[in-house]
Amino acid sequence: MTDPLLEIEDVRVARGAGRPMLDGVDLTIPLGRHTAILGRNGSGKSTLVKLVTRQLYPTAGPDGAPGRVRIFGREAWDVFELRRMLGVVSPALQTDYAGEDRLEVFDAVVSGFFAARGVWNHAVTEPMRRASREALERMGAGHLIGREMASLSTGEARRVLIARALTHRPRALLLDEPCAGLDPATRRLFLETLREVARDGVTLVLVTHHVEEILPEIGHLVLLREGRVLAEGAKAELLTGAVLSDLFGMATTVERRGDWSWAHLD
Ligand SMILES: Nc1ncnc2c1ncn2[C@@H]1O[C@H](COP(=O)(O)OP(=O)(O)OP(=O)(O)O)[C@@H](O)[C@H]1O
Repeated sequence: MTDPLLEIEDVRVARGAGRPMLDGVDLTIPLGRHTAILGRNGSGKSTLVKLVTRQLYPTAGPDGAPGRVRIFGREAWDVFELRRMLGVVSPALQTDYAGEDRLEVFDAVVSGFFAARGVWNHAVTEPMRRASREALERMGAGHLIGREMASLSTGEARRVLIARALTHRPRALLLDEPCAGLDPATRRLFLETLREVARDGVTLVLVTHHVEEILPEIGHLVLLREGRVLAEGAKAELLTGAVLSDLFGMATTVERRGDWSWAHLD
């Protein structure tokens, strides 16, 4: 049997004296289950992402147990090895690249093979170049080859960074607020591209606070509130006014149009 993409067992992450950023979180995401992690600002979504990217580690609780985080069945990972199996695109990554005025788009994507920011004396092979071109085309960003990263719009840079994460053909892609800063039309086009990635067999884990970004391919939701899992389960059961009112702490109604949903505050 394939190991789950992610297994989090009774995890707590705490800094300082305030409420823990995550508290007693249990969560399993099997490979192949496209999942959205939904929650308000400060609910712990980015903390969860940082646990996966190994930027944060669980903190021991009052009883001394820090909990466990397993990715593809393993607790210990070499970060570079992990990135080949699980592509991650976060706002922090995009901010890093926004200042790169000497880094050309194709080099940025190829450098994903070396977990580097650019290509210097790395041995770039023809298969790497081909994979990078294909990943850029797949994200509708082939026309950006030749441009500097710093010259790209938010939406263009997002596509390039996802292409960079896809060059290794990872089994899963973790996207933290992938639509932040996109206008409504760009967002919809971008989401349609992500739908194709999901249909190609890459497991998507989408972190968001916007119900309308939950792709039709995503059938499973994890709702985070104040550092805890409020609910987890099938999208059809959790995308209701009652559940979302509880999640957002405000009366909310859900509108469905085809396979997409919207949340409106009453
Ligand atoms: N380094 C830190 N020290 C103390 N508290 C922190 C630290 N980083 C985050 N927090 C707190 O942990 C909680 C969860 O933060 P997190 O960034 O994970 O939320 P989020 O759901 O990603 O929010 P947003 O949607 O605004 O990005 C927040 O209350 C935040 O203030």
